[in-house]
Amino acid sequence: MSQPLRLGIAGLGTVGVGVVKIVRKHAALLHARTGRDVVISAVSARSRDKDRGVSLKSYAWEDDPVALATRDDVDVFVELIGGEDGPARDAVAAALAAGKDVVTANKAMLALHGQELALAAEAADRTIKFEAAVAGGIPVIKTLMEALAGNEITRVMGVMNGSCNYMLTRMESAGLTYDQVFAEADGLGYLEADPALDVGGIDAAHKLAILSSIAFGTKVDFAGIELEGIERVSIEDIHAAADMGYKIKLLGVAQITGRGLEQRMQPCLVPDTSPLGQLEGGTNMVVIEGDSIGQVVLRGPGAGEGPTASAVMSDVLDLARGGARGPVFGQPAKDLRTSTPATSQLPAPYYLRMSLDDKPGALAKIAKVLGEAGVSIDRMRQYGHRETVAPVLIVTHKTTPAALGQALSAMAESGVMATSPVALRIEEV
Ligand SMILES: NC(=O)C1=CN([C@@H]2O[C@H](COP(=O)(O)OP(=O)(O)OC[C@H]3O[C@@H](n4cnc5c(N)ncnc54)[C@H](OP(=O)(O)O)[C@@H]3O)[C@@H](O)[C@H]2O)C=CC1
Ligand SMILES: N[C@@H](CCO)C(=O)O
Repeated sequence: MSQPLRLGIAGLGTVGVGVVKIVRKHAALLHARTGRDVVISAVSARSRDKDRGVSLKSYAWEDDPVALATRDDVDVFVELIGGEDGPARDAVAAALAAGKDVVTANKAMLALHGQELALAAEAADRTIKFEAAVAGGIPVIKTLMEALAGNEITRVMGVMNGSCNYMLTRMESAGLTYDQVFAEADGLGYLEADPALDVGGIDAAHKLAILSSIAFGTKVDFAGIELEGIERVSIEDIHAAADMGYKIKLLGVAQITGRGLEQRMQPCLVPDTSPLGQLEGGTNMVVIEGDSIGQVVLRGPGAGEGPTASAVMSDVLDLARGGARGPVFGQPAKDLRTSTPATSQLPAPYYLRMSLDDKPGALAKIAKVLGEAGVSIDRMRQYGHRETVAPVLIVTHKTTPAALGQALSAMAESGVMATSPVALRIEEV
């Protein structure tokens, strides 16, 4: 009879407790699917006495996750503490050095230290598996690494932070301001302890950096991401974008261009009829494009106890079945290329919202400024005047960020702008 696969779980919060519950509830199913028992030997968290709603009595307890990671009765170290450094990283490094495989949901750690940890894992002939780290319950890592392995990946994009998508869709459906929705999301416990991780786009950018590495065979390069959060998205822009047939999403896009690896995480407009445009609430969506497959759209829960634990268990089961100890990012870490970061110079259409002084020739001046910068207008709408100000929306034809920047600078000098214009990229999806 096969030996059981013995887990050591560090971190018993939302995800850790979810994993314990699945191991307990589905013991027979897990055995049937892997041919061996999957058991928990030991656990670790900060507070031993906390009621976590699940019995932990039958597991050994370690205060120190490093001690847990190196126990003789642990085959797989499951890291569910979080944080890019500190106990999570120390314990993962210790587990690998002690010859254990690692399963983690920690996107921050992988985005910042993935290359170094992958090298350590592969030198020790072990692996790190991380299905839960990107888009929670959506099986995007396995899809990229396994199901689409025969494709040259041309673009990966998606909405990968549920809290931001909740906030943006809630602003639109309830007509609330950014500040009102932020307070609501915070009150509901939807935001990370440091909300900047969510609204600043950092959490989503961690996920994009991991996907890029797998998709393009490059070292994880979080620093190379052009990053902007949702803080400056206003209810006025949400309404105006809707009027022009778009939704605003915190969209991550990664693609190889002639200038290098372009990675962006920023608020973008997408057509409201597209799958990304129709994504509501806290749900995530990842779109993968490959030369043979065309486009694949994955949609599902990006967070929460059950969905995230489900993804962690898929990695545990791979290890229980054996033979799943491939390179961490799909290619040996020593062979991953160092990418040249490319800023988004590829032409794209843009949305411009501006308030013009309501005087003769104001609109003509703006049209002239755009024309002189080589920016062509696709659609335009002027709304009823508000006192002495005329609200104007413009959708441009494809233009480069450089040409748009030139036009925006000239607008600032035009003497007809009542307020600074808002410019947002429109992503073709
Ligand atoms: N929550 C989610 O929906 C998702 C989470 N993730 C990732 O999963 C990981 C875990 O997230 P989540 O469960 O939400 O986090 P929680 O904050 O709910 O839980 C963290 C756990 O780590 C424990 N912990 C903290 N510091 C230490 C330490 N020094 N030693 C031992 N244990 C420690 C805490 O102990 P105590 O309980 O005693 O305080 C707690 O049990 C993170 O990397 C997160 O980014 C990924 C996708 C979705
Ligand atoms: N704060 C994250 C949790 C899952 O990574 C989100 O809202 O998507």
